[in-house]
Amino acid sequence: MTENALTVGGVSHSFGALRALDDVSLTVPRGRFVALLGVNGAGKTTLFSLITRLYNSRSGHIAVLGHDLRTDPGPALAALGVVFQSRALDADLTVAQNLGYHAALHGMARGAARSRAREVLAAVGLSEKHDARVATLSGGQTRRAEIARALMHRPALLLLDEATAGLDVRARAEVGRLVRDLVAREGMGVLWATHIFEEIEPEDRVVVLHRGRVRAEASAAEIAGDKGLAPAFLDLTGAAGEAEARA
Ligand SMILES: Nc1ncnc2c1ncn2[C@@H]1O[C@H](COP(=O)(O)OP(=O)(O)OP(=O)(O)O)[C@@H](O)[C@H]1O
Repeated sequence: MTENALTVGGVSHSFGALRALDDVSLTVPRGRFVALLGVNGAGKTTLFSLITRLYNSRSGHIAVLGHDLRTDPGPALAALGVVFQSRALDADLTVAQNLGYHAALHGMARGAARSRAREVLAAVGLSEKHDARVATLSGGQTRRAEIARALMHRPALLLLDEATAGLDVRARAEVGRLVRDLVAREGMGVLWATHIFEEIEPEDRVVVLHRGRVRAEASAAEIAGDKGLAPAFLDLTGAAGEAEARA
């Protein structure tokens, strides 16, 4: 079986005259946390929309766990878990009901879904919120519930698009730590889109995306060199990046 949870090769995407992605290639190995680092408008969400097939990629190829999205979409999408920027849970239902609904969409049997729900809620530290209505959760708890939902069907690849948006510094650090623990425990590949340098650890693999192009793909420590990640990022992305960066 392939070692890569995700392979993106030569993918481009345009909105009219705007080239949002230009010949993008990257990989997310299984069991690795990969940060997709880019300022607003870099193309992160567009890339996620192609990987989840919200948009169709007309050039290049995308494979999840070796399954090509175009020719083998069923197994590719089944191996994918997603936490989008926008809220995905039904606030009027309980956490367990939300997880059960997601499991049903993925064809999981009810008994298996119930025990998996307890497992993933324990993994994200939300066991006591099993029967709580989502509307009663804090922002950080809601994010953790969304991550639990995305994990229900045991994805090999987890995509998180600015998963810490709207969270305070402490909750942000907690969510980051949680996802790294899950990588170690469940062995999935993670692609974590962010524009916040502080969310990146030296051992993380980092893909720097700017104006739709990959500017670097290496460990954070390698990219940072002696100068630190933020200055190295500004060198790679130029003055335009400096004006937009919101570290
Ligand atoms: N549906 C769309 N129609 C037209 N242009 C779009 C559309 N979606 C994105 N774009 C443009 O494509 C480029 C990439 O946008 P994208 O949302 O992928 O960036 P991003 O890195 O996710 O930014 P952010 O951090 O703000 O979410 C931007 O210039 C954006 O204005």
